[in-house]
Amino acid sequence: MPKVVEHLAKVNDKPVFSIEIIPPAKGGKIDELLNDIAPMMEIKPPFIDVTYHREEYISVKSDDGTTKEIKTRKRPGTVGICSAIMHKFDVDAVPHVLCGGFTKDDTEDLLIDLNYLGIENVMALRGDHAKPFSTFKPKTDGHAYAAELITQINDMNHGKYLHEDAEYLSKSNFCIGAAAYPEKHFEAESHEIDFDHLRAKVDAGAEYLVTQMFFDNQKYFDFVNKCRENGIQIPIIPGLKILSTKKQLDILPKLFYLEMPSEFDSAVRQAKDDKDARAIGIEWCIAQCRELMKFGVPALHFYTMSKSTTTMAVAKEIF
Ligand SMILES: NC(=O)C1=CN([C@@H]2O[C@H](COP(=O)(O)OP(=O)(O)OC[C@H]3O[C@@H](n4cnc5c(N)ncnc54)[C@H](O)[C@@H]3O)[C@@H](O)[C@H]2O)C=CC1
Ligand SMILES: Nc1nc(=O)c2c([nH]1)NC[C@@H]1CN(c3ccc(C(=O)N[C@@H](CCC(=O)O)C(=O)O)cc3)CN21
Repeated sequence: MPKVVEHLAKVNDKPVFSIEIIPPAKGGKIDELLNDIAPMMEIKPPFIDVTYHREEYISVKSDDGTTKEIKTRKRPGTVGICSAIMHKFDVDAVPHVLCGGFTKDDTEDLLIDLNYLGIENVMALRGDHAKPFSTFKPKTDGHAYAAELITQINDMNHGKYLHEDAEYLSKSNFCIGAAAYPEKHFEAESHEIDFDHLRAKVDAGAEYLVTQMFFDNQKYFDFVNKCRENGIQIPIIPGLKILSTKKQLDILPKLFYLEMPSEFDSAVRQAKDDKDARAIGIEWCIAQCRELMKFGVPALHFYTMSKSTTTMAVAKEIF
């Protein structure tokens, strides 16, 4: 299976179209998911990221009226979905591998499964905090940061497992992606400190980066220039979200700690309804893509939430 970096290396005049999908809510049908994303296959994404959703802790009422805490995973199925899209669409699946909710042994088991499935691309992420908590907490004997996770994956690529280290152990062959923040990760005390942690991920073996979504291209341009000036030369893929409702104007900055450009903010606020807001969001993203292409980005990566319509409205204008 080709590596993401091999797809990116082949880019000459037009960037790669890549997408990120989320598993259906628990109990959802695989055929519905495949039908939902099928229209985007027209643009032939060479790889598709499949997010991993960590466990959450909720209280449920028992019959006797008492409540108890249960652990549940609202969107399970990442590995199965990877296998399904590989076979259905002949596309490379890039599963997200998280620190959150995993011990190092859990991670090793997952990597072995992915390896046996012939999956050779992973996106190594710390992951968000588990609901209802407000801060990220690693599992006991789990990784606290993505750089540690990347080291474990890179070790397995060199035949080094957690408890065994012998010649006969097969080497995995994962191409490792990692996350990056043009507008700084909200927990980092400063851009400089965040940048040091980013460098640690690259030094640990990350071969390409995917950015947090942004709506102001200048944030991305400044970030890439800073990376190049500081010796980070690996591909940096811009992550794009197409705004599709008025409420997202306030939710997205709050959720992902990003700034909405004032011109975009006022245009969406004046939209008469979500349909209008969506049209503005599509136009804004098309303009972003055109400017990013001129800058020479290797790919345009869309956070689709497994919905095709808005992504296709942009992709048809761009690819
Ligand atoms: N494509 C995607 O799905 C993307 C997902 N994300 C999300 O962003 C969040 C963070 O993910 P990652 O960047 O992988 O996490 P990370 O572990 O690289 O960084 C998380 C935070 O911890 C800090 N940090 C890193 N190493 C540290 C250390 N050794 N000591 C102290 N602080 C350290 C970083 O500066 C950052 O503020 C996750 O929730 C992830 O899901 C972000 C961008 C893209
Ligand atoms: N910290 C963080 N966690 C993530 O899971 C994550 C990132 N960053 N950045 C990259 C992608 C983008 N992700 C997402 C997740 C949700 C929406 C989203 O639009 N959700 C709702 C709006 C918010 C809400 O109502 O909860 C939607 O309208 O679909 C978009 C991108 C997931 N990924």
